[in-house]
Amino acid sequence: MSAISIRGLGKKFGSADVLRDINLEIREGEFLVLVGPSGCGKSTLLRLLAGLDRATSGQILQNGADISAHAPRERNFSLIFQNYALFPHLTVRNNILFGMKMRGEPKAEFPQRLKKVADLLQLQPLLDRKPAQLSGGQRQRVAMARAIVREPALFLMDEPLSNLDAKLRGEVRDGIMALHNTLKTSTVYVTHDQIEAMTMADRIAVLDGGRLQQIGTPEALYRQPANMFVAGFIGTPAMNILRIPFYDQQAWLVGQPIARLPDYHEAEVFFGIRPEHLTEFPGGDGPRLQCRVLRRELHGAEYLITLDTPAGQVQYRRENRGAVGDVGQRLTLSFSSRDSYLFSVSSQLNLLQEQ
Ligand SMILES: Nc1ncnc2c1ncn2[C@@H]1O[C@H](COP(=O)(O)OP(=O)(O)OP(=O)(O)O)[C@@H](O)[C@H]1O
Repeated sequence: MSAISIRGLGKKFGSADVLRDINLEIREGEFLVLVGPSGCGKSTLLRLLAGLDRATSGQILQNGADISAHAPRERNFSLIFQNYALFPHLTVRNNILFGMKMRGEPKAEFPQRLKKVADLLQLQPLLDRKPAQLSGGQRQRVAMARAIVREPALFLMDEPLSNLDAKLRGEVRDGIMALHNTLKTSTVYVTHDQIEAMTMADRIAVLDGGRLQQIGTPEALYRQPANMFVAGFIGTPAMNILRIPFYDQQAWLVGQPIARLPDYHEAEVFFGIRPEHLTEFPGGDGPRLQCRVLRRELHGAEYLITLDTPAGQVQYRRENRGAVGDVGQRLTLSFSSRDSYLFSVSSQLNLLQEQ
């Protein structure tokens, strides 16, 4: 069942196409993360969903009904922004109840609904404080409480963690996930941080240049990226991409055949391998790469090693155990052909994608 259906949605600002032909289903109860680089149109899509802006083309349906022309308050969606503006002169309690009072909801329900969200977000001890007497994380919890108390059909969150320091970000993120697991309210969560997307999402929608590039589970996007953009965007450190020759219907990495593609007709192809899929311990008869260490960075449990190869530079993720190659040292890396990717030079589409 689909809670919200986005059909052929487009948005222009003047002559600039900021969103083009977006088709997306937001399923009942799912946590959908919208991810993409700065300026790709994430916030614009969220604003269209919220009703703060009107689309130039296409429709938004809620349980089959067209809500494209509905004003924000007719939609019963709750928005949570990075700048959660709390009223400084009101207590936490009154900040949470403010919207319900404004909408003239039945007063008799206030205590019970307040108790429910305050328990859920552990705000009971803070209800009589003013926002200035709270930490950043506590303020964010109050903003969440205010959004939840109206029991919306959909949460729209625009980078709610981006103003918090690293430790707090982890805490609030865990809080949002715990809340989602309790409430199961459909959520669209916008971020430019692919790690946040990978750890939080039921499904991720990747946006670039105003177009939806791919939508799927984090695992599917990591394993089967539809194109080179998604391949480079999902996964840290990013997938290594090398431009290599293509002839005799085969891709060739330093003279070694990588894969046969009967229907590809270009002279070159992009070869992709993730840093974590390279190894110094050759097991089988997979392809090899002769490398020289250019740089190494210690990340605690592992090193990220940058290497020069005859086909270009690659990065390699190496466990911090035993002797690790020094700068200038030569290494032979190998990998399994199963872990390689090939992308068309002209369309950048994944040529090995399973159907
Ligand atoms: N009101 C507007 N008028 C004109 N152009 C706009 C307007 N709002 C957004 N844009 C442009 O639309 C594009 C998409 O903006 P949007 O804010 O949706 O991107 P974003 O993916 O959310 O970026 P970020 O991650 O930096 O917040 C940008 O190029 C932006 O300059």
